[in-house]
Amino acid sequence: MSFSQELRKEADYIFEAIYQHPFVKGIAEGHLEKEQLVHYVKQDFEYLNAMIRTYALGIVKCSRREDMELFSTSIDFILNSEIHPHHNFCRVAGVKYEDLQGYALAPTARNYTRHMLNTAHEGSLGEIIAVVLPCPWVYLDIAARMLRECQPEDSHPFYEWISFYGSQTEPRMNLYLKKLDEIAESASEEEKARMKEHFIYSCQLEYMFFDMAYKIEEWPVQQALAAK
Ligand SMILES: Cc1ncc(CN)c(N)n1
Repeated sequence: MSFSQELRKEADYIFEAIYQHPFVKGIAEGHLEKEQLVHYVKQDFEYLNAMIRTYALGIVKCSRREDMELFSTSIDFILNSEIHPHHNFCRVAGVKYEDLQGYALAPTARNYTRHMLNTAHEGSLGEIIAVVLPCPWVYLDIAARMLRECQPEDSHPFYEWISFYGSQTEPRMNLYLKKLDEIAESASEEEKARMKEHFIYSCQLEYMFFDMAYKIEEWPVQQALAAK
């Protein structure tokens, strides 16, 4: 079994829990509250900004052009394609996308973005690939499963979200998997353990991110409004 297959197998219980999460079920069934969608998009917009920075730090650690290109196409994908699923959520919520940008991170989103950025600053190329992989892998996996199991019609409120992620072709992800396996072949046991740990944390944080949106998570202590 390849290193990437090993990681995926170890994280299978988290992938399954994510698919069963009520926010994800809400996407599949077409029922989510406006506030949940708004919170998700506000947080995800900032999360994807951090993702772009993480990919950029990945480029810094590459020595080969084709590896640089891989990170660069991921940045391009976020900037130019991944706005579509956000627009889908905004349309259903009846809000303007521009009004959901520039918000402070909620605890879970902050935790996830710091996890990625810390790894990108301190880790090796293999560790960076391991920390970013759950981001495309989880969405591709759950959306492809929704397409198979729910077969949504184009009248489904989240048809665009499901078909966007569910029909992503896998070549880019396969290139990341191939690169990770190549790195793992000559990596020390310690480095492989770090790669595994980053991957599992990111999978857990993918679950927590949906949970954050579902529960509209905020910082527990808020400043009291000044009395008039
Ligand atoms: C938190 C999160 N994880 C993954 C994805 C899909 N790239 C996303 N948009 N947001």
